[in-house]
Amino acid sequence: MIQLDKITLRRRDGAGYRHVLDNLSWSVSGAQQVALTGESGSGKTTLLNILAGLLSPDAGTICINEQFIHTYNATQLALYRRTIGMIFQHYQLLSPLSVADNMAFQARLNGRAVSREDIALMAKRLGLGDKLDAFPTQLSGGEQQRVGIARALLNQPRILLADEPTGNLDSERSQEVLELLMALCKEQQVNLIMVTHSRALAAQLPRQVELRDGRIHE
Ligand SMILES: Nc1ncnc2c1ncn2[C@@H]1O[C@H](COP(=O)(O)OP(=O)(O)OP(=O)(O)O)[C@@H](O)[C@H]1O
Repeated sequence: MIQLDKITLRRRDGAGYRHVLDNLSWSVSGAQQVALTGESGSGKTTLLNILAGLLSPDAGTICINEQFIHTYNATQLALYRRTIGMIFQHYQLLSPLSVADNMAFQARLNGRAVSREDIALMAKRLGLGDKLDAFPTQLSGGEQQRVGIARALLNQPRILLADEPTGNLDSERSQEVLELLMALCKEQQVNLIMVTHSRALAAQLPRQVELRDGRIHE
């Protein structure tokens, strides 16, 4: 469950300040899948960063799965971040590591044991069963993004924040990636918040919201 109450965040804009998020309140129930849309610069990435505990708002309260993260110190935030998965437009895979090691990277960083079987099972589910020993540069964009999904999900997050996860892919690959992402999040009861510029993709998620004038509009 995500509960944001009266979140305000200002950014410097020329000589003054601009409210990127302006008294924003929003709630998302557990395991819901939500598409977050909005014009360029409307604050979508900013909002994801706040949910990820990477950015503190100027005002407002943030309650995520019963944790009031706006009250957390740096150590508590670091622990909180381990429960969050993130997927990016530019996959951010580590090129010297194999696909298998990239997949396990986040979970291992967080001290979670990931067996070869866990990795193989996830790879198979994502159609990457024969790519485990390959390196990121040997993969297509869609395959690299699927490795990014595996990396996030093997860490068993409660919430998955996806920032334009299909932004680099053609429409066929985008559709494939979205279907896998939604199916896996449903199976694992993961809360999915996905930023997208594509109306066609957004329409496939059970809930769509728009960030406009610093607030969420249903
Ligand atoms: N580090 C920063 N310092 C100052 N202003 C920033 C910073 N990061 C973002 N901004 C500003 O905050 C606003 C919101 O940016 P954000 O990246 O959240 O928008 P967005 O909706 O994700 O945009 P896009 O769809 O283009 O990715 C923009 O006006 C941006 O210029």
